[in-house]
Amino acid sequence: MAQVYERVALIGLGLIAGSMAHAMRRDGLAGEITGYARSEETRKVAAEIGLVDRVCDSAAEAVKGADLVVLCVPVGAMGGVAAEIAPHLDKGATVSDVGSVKRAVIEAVGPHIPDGVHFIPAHPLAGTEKSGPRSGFAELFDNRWCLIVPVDGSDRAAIDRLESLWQGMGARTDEMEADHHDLVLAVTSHAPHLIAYTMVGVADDLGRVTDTEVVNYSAAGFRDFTRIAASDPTMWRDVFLNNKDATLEILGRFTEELFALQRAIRTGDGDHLFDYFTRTRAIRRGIIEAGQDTDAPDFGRVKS
Ligand SMILES: NC(=O)c1ccc[n+]([C@@H]2O[C@H](COP(=O)([O-])OP(=O)(O)OC[C@H]3O[C@@H](n4cnc5c(N)ncnc54)[C@H](O)[C@@H]3O)[C@@H](O)[C@H]2O)c1
Ligand SMILES: O=C(O)C(=O)C[C@]1(C(=O)O)C=C[C@@H](O)C=C1
Repeated sequence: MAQVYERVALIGLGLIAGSMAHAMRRDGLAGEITGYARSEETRKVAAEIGLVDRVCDSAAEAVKGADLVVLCVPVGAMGGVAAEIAPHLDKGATVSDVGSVKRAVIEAVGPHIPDGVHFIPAHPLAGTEKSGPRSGFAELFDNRWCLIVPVDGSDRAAIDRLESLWQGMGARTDEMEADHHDLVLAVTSHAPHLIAYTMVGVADDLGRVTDTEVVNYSAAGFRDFTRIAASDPTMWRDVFLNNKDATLEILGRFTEELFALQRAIRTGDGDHLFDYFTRTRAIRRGIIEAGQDTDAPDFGRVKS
């Protein structure tokens, strides 16, 4: 695929920025990639491994001359970074982000974006439990969705250009309104993470089952929970603090259903359990039939 942007600046050099850098290089999507991270150690590692073409000592320097700036920092840090880079943005440039929450990011970043600069929030639905400059890889976005969340007055040509970049990096793109995005993600990502964190915490607290037993005899489902519960604490603290309403709504419903299942177990209501599990199995089958099971061995990359 041809070059989409001349100069891309990545602010924050962790899993997502690193994967973007690898994917952009794989397909020659950016002329030059600059990068900045707050931590000196991260900048040092990024420079050592050649993660981007130029690691800069300030966010201001990184965004100078960039036609695309992508904020790849924890959700709670987005507003501060936007304020820092605002005076140094070129007219006609696009500022985007990859934050897991959209309404709070739009509210924190939007007011800092100068006239003549496009602001187009985005969220790639792909990740791992790893973080930091060494954790990225080019294939992370292959065949995964990237949701584009245009704000009022977003320029169509600028949106299309950003979508081309994500498609070039292997993703499928779709557009969604910010509040709806936050509700959908509360169901599909944020509440499940909290449940995984809780289950692993319960196992850790249970005096009658030793840590060694948990490690040695963990069944596949629990092992998946531990992978998710190993995710970055800063990132996930910020997700929950910034998607409060939607997450609390979904957790409220979760608690109600959990109580109903708990009651069915206590009262021996096998029909309730059987019907419930039949319904949930259909969801899994729907995901597979829709070709969305990215863990399946034949889930190859579809080039757009
Ligand atoms: N990890 C995932 O699964 C995943 C998936 C999709 C989207 N996201 C979102 O992407 C963003 C980045 O997540 P990640 O997984 O790449 O995290 P990460 O921890 O791997 O990287 C974050 C980077 O941001 C830097 N940073 C933190 N505060 C900063 C600041 N104030 N100024 C400059 N740099 C700063 C850190 O030094 C680090 O380089 C988050 O907003 C997260 O919600 C994460
Ligand atoms: O696979 C994982 O480790 C993830 O948690 C990735 C995951 C998800 O919930 O699917 C996590 C947060 C995001 O914002 C997007 C993707």
